[in-house]
Amino acid sequence: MDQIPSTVVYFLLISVVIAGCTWFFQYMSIKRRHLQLLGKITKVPGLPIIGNALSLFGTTSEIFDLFVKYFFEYGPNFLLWFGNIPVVIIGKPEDLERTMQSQSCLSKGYFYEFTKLVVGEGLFSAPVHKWRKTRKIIQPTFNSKILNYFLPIFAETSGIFVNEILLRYVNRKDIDWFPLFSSVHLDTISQTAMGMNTDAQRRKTNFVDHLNTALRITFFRMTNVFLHPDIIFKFTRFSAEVNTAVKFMKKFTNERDLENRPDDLSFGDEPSKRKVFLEFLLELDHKGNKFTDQELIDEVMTFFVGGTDTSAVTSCFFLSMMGMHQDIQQRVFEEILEVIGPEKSADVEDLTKLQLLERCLKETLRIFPPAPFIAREVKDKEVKLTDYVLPVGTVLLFSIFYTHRCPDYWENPLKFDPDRFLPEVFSKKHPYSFIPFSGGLRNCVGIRYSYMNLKNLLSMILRKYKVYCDYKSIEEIELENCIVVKPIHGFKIHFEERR
Ligand code: HEM
Repeated sequence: MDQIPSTVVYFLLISVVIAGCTWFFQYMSIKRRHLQLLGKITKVPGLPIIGNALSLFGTTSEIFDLFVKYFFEYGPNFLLWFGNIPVVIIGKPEDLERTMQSQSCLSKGYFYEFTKLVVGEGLFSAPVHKWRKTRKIIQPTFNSKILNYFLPIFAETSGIFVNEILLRYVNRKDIDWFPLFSSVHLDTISQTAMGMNTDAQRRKTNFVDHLNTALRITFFRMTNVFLHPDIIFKFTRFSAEVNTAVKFMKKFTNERDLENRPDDLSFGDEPSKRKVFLEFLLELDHKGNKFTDQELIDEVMTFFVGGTDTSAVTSCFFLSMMGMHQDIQQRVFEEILEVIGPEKSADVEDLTKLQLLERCLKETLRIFPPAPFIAREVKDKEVKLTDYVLPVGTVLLFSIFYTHRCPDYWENPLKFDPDRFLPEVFSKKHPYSFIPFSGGLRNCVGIRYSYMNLKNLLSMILRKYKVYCDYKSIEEIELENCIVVKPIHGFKIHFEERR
């Protein structure tokens, strides 16, 4: 074999050295810029190299408590280091608005990679280029015309809950209500998303248990740096558990419906012709926006995961607040009787008129936001906040929980006071001081769906039952975060039938 001429070897060597130096100087200049910009933010003390990663090692309730402690010690905004990843926690409404509205902060970033095991690349975890396309298609399917079609489904699934499930357990104090509420919301979502009658309330399906396992492990992995590399995670028992849970859930959202894509779907105006999200998506598909089967499964899984537990904890916290504040419960009950009456199903207009109930729901979502922290990553361009600039590559953690409970933004924050949401009072607040559904460009698509569904279910419950809560104050309710926030010792509510 001919020898390679030495000039070529020198040339290659010099090229490698130049490329290496260029990379190193670029890296150092980014690092310098990072340190220069992030140096202005209050920093939680940590260890060299690993930063604050170790202090986040613990149970879900320990991590939650630690975060809450940090917020009140270092907030509203502060900096943590996860190894060499800078994480800026944002709780100031003005800065939440700037970041949530910024085109540079649309990426969910590093931590959401772990959720892809559960929801694939559905809207929730999709990379920005895919998200833009999908959101444009999905957003219109949550319009009021389509939501009005769903009202009979809301009434049907809520009816089963009120007339069968609650009746079965009335006066019982030993019931864990959370899975029962998850089941009613699972039934509602599976019917509105896929037209599939899961009948989870009557038949025990394991979907709710698997969903909770998947969420618990995903959150644990997010906060545990040692479990981040796939190569380590795969060899833990968590990997096997989460895989079993996801396999079950995917089977549940089975290809059955997707395989039978109808040839012709047209928007019918008759309310009697029920349609479901999947049909609306398939219809768009027919209009040239192609979804693959996998993409459709991911979107439907996203609705299940995004809508079931969030709605279940909101229902339970709302009823806890009603149980704790009997005088307010009485006023809400009177409003329901006046607007809907004792028997009939609510129509859209009725639901709009339930103003006190809606304010109580908002006050519940303020004190107990189901998603207490959500994350983003600064991409492409630096972002200017009120007091400093965030460099590209910074991970952002929006602390909805802290903002909702901070006395700087909400006077006497642990007092349940629905009048905070009277239009004349709320209009004086910064709009980003109340963001249970996130805010800005990448907020929750299910806001109107949720208010409609929850108002319907909760009005049907309170019309027939009086609810009590064994917690005497909000301070008494210790919380943990498993992606959604829950009380460590359960919801201590019980019901009595109204005569
Ligand atoms: C009380 C009920 C609910 C609450 C509090 C809630 C809250 C949220 C929050 C905070 C986010 C942002 C998550 C993040 O950025 O990491 C979100 C996103 C999302 N939610 Fe909800 N949600 C609720 C119900 C629902 C329902 C019923 C559905 C569907 C039927 C739904 C579908 C979604 C989807 C698809 C996203 C991702 C949006 C995107 O990235 O464009 N949510 N939700």
